[in-house]
Amino acid sequence: MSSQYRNIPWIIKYRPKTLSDIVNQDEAKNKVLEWLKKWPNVQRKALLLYGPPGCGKTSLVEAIANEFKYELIEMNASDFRRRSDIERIAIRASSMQSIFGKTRKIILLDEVDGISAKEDEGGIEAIKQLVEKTSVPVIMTANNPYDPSLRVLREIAEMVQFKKLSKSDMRMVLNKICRAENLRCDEEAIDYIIERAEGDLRAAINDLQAVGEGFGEVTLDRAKILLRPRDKEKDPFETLRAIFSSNYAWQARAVTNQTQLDHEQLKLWLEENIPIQYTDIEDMARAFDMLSKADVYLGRIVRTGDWDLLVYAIDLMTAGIALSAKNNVKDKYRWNKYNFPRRIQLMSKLKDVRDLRDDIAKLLATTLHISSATAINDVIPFLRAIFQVSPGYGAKIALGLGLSEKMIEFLAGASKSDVLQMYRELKKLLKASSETTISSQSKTEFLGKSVSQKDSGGKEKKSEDRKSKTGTRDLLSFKK
Ligand SMILES: Nc1ncnc2c1ncn2[C@@H]1O[C@H](COP(=O)(O)OP(=O)(O)OP(=O)(O)O)[C@@H](O)[C@H]1O
Repeated sequence: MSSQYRNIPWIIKYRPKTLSDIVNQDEAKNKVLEWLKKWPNVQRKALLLYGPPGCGKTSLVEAIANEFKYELIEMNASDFRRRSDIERIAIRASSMQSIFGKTRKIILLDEVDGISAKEDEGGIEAIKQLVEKTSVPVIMTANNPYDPSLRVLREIAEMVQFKKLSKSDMRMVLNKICRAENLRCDEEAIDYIIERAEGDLRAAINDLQAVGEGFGEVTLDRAKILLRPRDKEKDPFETLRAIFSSNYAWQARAVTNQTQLDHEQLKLWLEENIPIQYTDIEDMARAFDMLSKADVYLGRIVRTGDWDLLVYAIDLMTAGIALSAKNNVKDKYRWNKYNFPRRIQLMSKLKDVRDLRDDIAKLLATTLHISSATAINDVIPFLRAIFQVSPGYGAKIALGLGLSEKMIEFLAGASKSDVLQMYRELKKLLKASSETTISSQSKTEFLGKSVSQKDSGGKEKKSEDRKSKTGTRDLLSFKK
């Protein structure tokens, strides 16, 4: 071994340099290449590569950048938690001059599931804005893209799945490293390392280095001494599969020590997927019975704070459900495509809607000098009626109050495209106006003169027509 490479982690030393160094993942490779070739003429300006740890997501992007001469602007979750971090990346990406003399660039945001929507100030929202405005392809990676806090990113990106690497894929890479390092490797030791890594090639390479570097050989005995069994977390899909296919109560119960889901999330995932796994109606009823009993315990925990009850809830959700398949035992082992719980999706959507309503209420409260509660109970319902019945008035009110487009959509419901179209026209006209500052009165006159408004029946009519000549109407006057 050349001395300059001593102590370099092998995951760096043997990082794939070209696409042909990436084992497996052909489908993902083709999808990413295809998308890059078409960029910017793509449906979504970002990709979200997801899959288990150490299966080649980051390596693939790096290999493409290397092979096709892209400058890679690469950042890890810990580097882009705040809005300002993302803005810095955007500035670097948009500068014409590349520090490496390469003209094409890719932004790689690694491990986006490491950012928390709540704690990290505006990180996710800033990524969304970056993707909306980007002049450079944006690629993100995540292990668990179904984390509720990543919903926004799932919506703005095309999802590309990476598969867990098979044992033979991993053996191929480890044997190659053994040859390059001139190591004599026992096949049994390699098998032991692979088994322990559970598809994570990064972990397997690290273990190989720990057992082999400096010894000239990799033996099973040393592997067993140096490498203790590892606990790995299962994603929601693996968790469900492991619970449903358990033959013994202890086996199903043990899954909860290795899952990314907490007990509340597990309950929702099971609720959504029991009908997918169990086709026999009695088996399904038994499983739901177990889940509902678990739910009773979880409810009691919330009411009494008695966490000792959690073990019962967990036993019912795991062992209880695993052993519910009695009539059609084969169902337990059938491979199914599980669904993301609709209740989680709905809950996060409802929360977004509530937040938006509260933002509107705050804005109305300051503008109209009323309380937020009055805004919610007495003003917002009227605004909704106006926006929906008379999009023209709605657009003017929106402009007068300084509502955002999201707020307009919330108030206008089914008429949102009409209101938004008129709102944008008005905004453009206002901007084009030669006056640099428009008093609220002249702004009103201006709006009255220039709006082409649709009535509630959808017909075009010149809005606010002659009435505007008086120039006295207030923007917030709702009378027709
Ligand atoms: N498909 C693969 N082909 C070749 N090498 C791989 C592959 N997957 C992983 N590796 C090896 O494992 C190391 C880690 O891989 P990589 O960083 O690409 O994983 P990842 O999927 O991005 O993981 P994480 O989600 O934890 O970031 C790489 O340095 C590389 O040596």
